[in-house]
Amino acid sequence: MEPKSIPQYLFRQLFENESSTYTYLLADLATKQALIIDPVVDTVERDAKLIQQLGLKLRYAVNTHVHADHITGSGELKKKFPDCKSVISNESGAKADIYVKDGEVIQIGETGKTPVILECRATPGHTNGCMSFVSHKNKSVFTGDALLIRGCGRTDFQQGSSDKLYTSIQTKLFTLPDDYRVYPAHDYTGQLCSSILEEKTHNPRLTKSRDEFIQIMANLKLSHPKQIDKALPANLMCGIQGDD
Ligand SMILES: N[C@@H](CCC(=O)N[C@@H](CSS)C(=O)NCC(=O)O)C(=O)O
Ligand SMILES: [Fe+2]
Repeated sequence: MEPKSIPQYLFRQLFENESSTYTYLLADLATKQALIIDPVVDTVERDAKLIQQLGLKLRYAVNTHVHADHITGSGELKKKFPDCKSVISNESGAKADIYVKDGEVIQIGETGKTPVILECRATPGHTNGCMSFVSHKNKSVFTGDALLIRGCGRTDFQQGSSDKLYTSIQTKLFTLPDDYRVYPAHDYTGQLCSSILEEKTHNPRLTKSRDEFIQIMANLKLSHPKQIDKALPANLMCGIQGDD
């Protein structure tokens, strides 16, 4: 009989309805160390309860960028889990405990015992400080608002640049292996994940030339996110608002 394999890794995709945001909880089950990507303040109670029920030790609250459409849950999670450090790109302009640069790694679990490792890949364009996080072991990439399923992040505010975004996606994401799963920060159509091959083949914006992409992005005509006026200042302070 085959020996039973003990699960080493926990992965949960969580959803926040108001801003259609995905939050991701990852944990190394040997040490119970966990990290959360793009938590939302409105769903902190739910996420904290799950982390506590599973007996996880939250080490990092990671933001892919300064979000414009919701307030990050990082600040509230830090209050509930005092060992938790907030993490964001050094280019973001936001306050955090740890700043990461392109090429650095975030690790939970013990070195030498198959820890969970995220490689940081700078993917500017939606904002200057957008960072994607690659888990090579799990063949996954968390793309924030750089690459969405059959779409991409808008580039009309927060120092957005369609030219930079095109370069980021082509050179930092589409160079990953075809079978890597793509987990974005949002989806507005009910889809959960994609793959690098699917997006290289079917993304209606990224299958175009750079010039065509720039034209498409200049003509999206999207209204501003409903929560932008409160989200931006709060997120620059790690989600902690004025009176906290
Ligand atoms: N209606 C939503 C905001 C929708 C939106 O602008 N989404 C952003 C990502 S959040 S900064 C985006 O980049 N969308 C790209 C697209 O093509 O839809 C709200 O009011 O919150
Ligand atoms: Fe965004």
